[in-house]
Amino acid sequence: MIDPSAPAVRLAIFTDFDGTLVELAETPDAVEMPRQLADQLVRTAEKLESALAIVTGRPVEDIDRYLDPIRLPVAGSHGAQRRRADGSFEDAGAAGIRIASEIAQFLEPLAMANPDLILEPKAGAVALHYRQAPQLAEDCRRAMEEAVAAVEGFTIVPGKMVFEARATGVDKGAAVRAFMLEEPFAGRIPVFLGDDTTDEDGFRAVQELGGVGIKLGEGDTSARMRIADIASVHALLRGLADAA
Ligand SMILES: O=P(O)(O)OC[C@H]1O[C@H](O[C@H]2O[C@H](CO)[C@@H](O)[C@H](O)[C@H]2O)[C@H](O)[C@@H](O)[C@@H]1O
Repeated sequence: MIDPSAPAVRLAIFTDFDGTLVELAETPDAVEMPRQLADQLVRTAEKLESALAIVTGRPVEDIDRYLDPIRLPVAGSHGAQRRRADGSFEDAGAAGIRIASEIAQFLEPLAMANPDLILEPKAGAVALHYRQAPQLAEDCRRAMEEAVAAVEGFTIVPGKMVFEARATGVDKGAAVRAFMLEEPFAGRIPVFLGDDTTDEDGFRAVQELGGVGIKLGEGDTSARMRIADIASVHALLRGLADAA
């Protein structure tokens, strides 16, 4: 029997951005952010006493641009940057920024020679997109491997029609763990929503902390739960706000 006097479960929500909150687009800049989604995120965050963070491969400034003027806690560049709930900011560090920029320089000739490739330098990470030139996937992988081999302490992360490089040990799981040590996340049950291989670190982290990972769509995953599509993610965010 449900005990109506039992304390409510207090959740902390961590969500990926591309492919989870918003539909994928042909290029990183072509993503559409519906106004009602931004409003819903604010409402859910308010109901959860601000325990809602975006954990993404994008730089923090991209998320701010899409959500403007809303400023949520965000882990960006796969966790290389982090804005806490109190607004304070941890950047990628001088070494991470320098090495990511060296990798981007190494990849530049390939991107220049193939205008359908998109080179996306970020603070502490680099992405080389081949969505518009899938036939160049292998060339991108090889170039990224060479670039990463030429520097110290960076790892390749394959994503959706993209190869990315980020500092070894910097990942979405580490970002979630850092948030969970701080207010307003500490002491809550963490939930991580994501669709991609880079979200697996987030799923594992929340599950080790007693929470649950929720994988959007098909594919192998360590997440204990699945959700069908982006519309269902939006419905879940609405439902969480209503229930809180
Ligand atoms: O961790 P996420 O929030 O899922 O971000 C992962 C990467 O997303 C972006 O690239 C992806 O989305 C683009 C727009 O839909 C798409 O064109 C591209 O093919 C996808 O790989 C972003 O550009 C990257 O920086 C993120 O790391």
